[in-house]
Amino acid sequence: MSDLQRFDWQMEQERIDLVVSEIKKKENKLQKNTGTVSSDVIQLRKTFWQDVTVNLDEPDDIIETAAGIKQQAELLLEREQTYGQMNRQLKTLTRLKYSPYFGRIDFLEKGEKATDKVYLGIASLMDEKDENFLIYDWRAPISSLYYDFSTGPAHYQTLDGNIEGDMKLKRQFIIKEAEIKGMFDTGVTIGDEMLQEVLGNNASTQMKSIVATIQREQNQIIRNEISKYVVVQGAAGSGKTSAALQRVAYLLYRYRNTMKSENIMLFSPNPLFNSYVATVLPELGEENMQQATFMEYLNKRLGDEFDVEDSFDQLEFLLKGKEDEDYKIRVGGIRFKASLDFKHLIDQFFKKLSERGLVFKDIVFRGEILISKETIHDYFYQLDSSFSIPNRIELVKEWLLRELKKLVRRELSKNWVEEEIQFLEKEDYLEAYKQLQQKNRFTENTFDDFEQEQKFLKEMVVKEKFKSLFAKVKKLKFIDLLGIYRKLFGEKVNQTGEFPSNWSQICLQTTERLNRSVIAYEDATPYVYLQELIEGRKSNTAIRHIFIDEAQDYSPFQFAFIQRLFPYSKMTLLGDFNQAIFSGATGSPTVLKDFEIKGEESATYVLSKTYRSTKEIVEFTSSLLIDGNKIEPFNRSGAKPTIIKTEPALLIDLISNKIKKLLQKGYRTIAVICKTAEESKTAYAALKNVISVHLIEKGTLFYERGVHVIPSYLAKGIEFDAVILYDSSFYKRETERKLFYTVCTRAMHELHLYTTEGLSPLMKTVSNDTYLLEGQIRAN
Ligand SMILES: Nc1ncnc2c1ncn2[C@@H]1O[C@H](COP(=O)(O)OP(=O)(O)OP(=O)(O)O)[C@@H](O)[C@H]1O
Repeated sequence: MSDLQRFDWQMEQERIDLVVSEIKKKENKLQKNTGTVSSDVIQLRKTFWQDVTVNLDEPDDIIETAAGIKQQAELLLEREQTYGQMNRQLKTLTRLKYSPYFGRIDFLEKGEKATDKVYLGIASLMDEKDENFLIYDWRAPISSLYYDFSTGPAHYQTLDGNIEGDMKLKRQFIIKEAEIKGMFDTGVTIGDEMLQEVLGNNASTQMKSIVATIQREQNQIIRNEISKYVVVQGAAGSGKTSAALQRVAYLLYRYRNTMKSENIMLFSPNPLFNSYVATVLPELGEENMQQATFMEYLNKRLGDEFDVEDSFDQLEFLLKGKEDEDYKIRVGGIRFKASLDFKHLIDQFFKKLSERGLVFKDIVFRGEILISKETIHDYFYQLDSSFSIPNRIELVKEWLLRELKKLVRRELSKNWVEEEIQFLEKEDYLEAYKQLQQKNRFTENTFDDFEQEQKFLKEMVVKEKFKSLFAKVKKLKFIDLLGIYRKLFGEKVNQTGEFPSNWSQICLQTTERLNRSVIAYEDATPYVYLQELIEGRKSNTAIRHIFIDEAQDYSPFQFAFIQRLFPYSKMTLLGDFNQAIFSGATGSPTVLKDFEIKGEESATYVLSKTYRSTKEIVEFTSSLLIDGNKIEPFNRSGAKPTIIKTEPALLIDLISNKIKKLLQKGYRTIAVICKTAEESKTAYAALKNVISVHLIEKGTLFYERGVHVIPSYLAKGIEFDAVILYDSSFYKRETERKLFYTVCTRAMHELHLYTTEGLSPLMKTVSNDTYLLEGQIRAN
């Protein structure tokens, strides 16, 4: 280090000390205020009912009481929210105290004489007098200079326009416990040294924020404010998920007065992924957005009447199934049902339902048909056909509820009611007595009293029995949706549009499944879509921004459905066509490749630089792809991937020995990736006798550090220090290439492929100098 550098270092450390002392002051002040607000909350909760006057005598009193309660509840809510906000601020200050900032830029604005020194951190901090920024939030307009430019001419956008100037210095810091551990003056990209440091660390079971090292091309995605659709095609490990999460933080900052975390939703690939990304936003001082898998969303609408297959079950079938005639028909069906042609078919079918074709269910009570499906059908079709189907359904619902009320009265005189009364509990009688007393329906006449009581009990019994019927009608369960959906595959289709050549076989296979009340994954979205058309559910207007991660796994049909559900949302779609494991297995269209977002403002970004894996691993994995040479590795070196040929009998021993060595090297997350769930169970059962391992299944919500056995498709989006492929010879078919690529790209530092049947044929594209072959080991 030169004298000048040493001087600079010292000056910067002094500034940090100053900033930290300011943080401490603010922290103390805030702690005191938090204490006051906290006692306010406790006090308000304690005295809630003392502070409102409850008077229910007259209607006016009731209104006044309700207003009083509302006012009191609002006061409490406001205090609770302030408390929550202060707590978040305290946490942010604690983080700033540890590492106040990560970057500095010196910027001379055109026409100005003094150069501004801008220090960037995860949040802004003002000086004592609240006059100058000691730290700028990384999301502030001026901070974009840091991500977008090297020293020299630079500019940034503000609400008032473009600000031009000259960037005199760009400096990066690694600060831990308020001490500078590293300091670099950098060039165009955000310094290699800093990235080397970050990427060389061990993988974590939770994703980290990348604000200190966001790259220019990632920054474009994060700060895009104008496009309705932002589409990102990015190589494995190129930072798509990272960019998505920092973008959420950016939007929450940029629109802090109008957008809250509950207005943003992320569709994620599996429940495990939810917990993997859960810490990033809190680390940045923001609350997490809403998160769901698409399947969870569909399941809410499908209810529990059916046996619904999820995407993982479907993939298990595709990976394990023998490629016989049935398999081919199913694959054809999956492909067609993913397309917009199938959506078009449903739209045409739906139009015709306006005139005829809706199917209803009988309303049955105690084995007797109260209102037949034919009656409901006739009622529906005699309604004015200029009304939309959902509006007519609403009218049918109201009519049915009226009819049911009449039937309740009719039922009162039936014998079964008398019989049921005999079996009532003592409590029920008591309840009836109390209620009659309240209603003043008892007289002096004991005979009449008995009559009244009997009448009341009968009403009680019948209403109780009818309760579920009323509820079902309100939920529109009188529509036979399965029957209607099945018609799509039963009638001779004479619609326009492209149909697969084996459509009639697809129809037979689908009908057979529907007859068993099984809804396959490929039918789930079309089914719910048809349901939405018929029932006319309201679209979701609370969500203002949707993020779809692993977008390559969504079909054009699914995406069109999401657009319909969230018509006012902006959307960010992130994916990698090379990791399209679902469509890869069937040749189905995907939203990322086969869907054009038309007529809407959209921006497409391509990320070809990858950060997760070492250069050696990227060289190996990218040659698994037909056009993999566009992937550019970050220059971080490590060992070449190894391929270990062995006999099945030796597999477990070899793998457990390798794991022990990896653990000794200090790796903390190690994955043994298997192709299917079944193979994972077998591997887990054998390995657990030798070493400590965990099995990850589709319902797993969290994972800890350690060794995990995991099926291929659940490892999506996640990364590990070292990856072991349980048996790479199981990846044989061309349709499994993308899956093979996806699992290998999960490794950050080491990748080891075991094989019991020689090299996978998919490795024909891989040059043998990208890996080390570890000898032929024979069983004794
Ligand atoms: N600018 C960056 N600075 C530091 N680390 C980064 C940066 N961009 C990405 N990374 C790191 O690279 C790894 C991969 O990032 P991420 O998971 O976001 O990529 P991805 O494109 O979503 O990957 P995949 O599609 O393979 O799941 C993570 O460890 C992430 O922290």
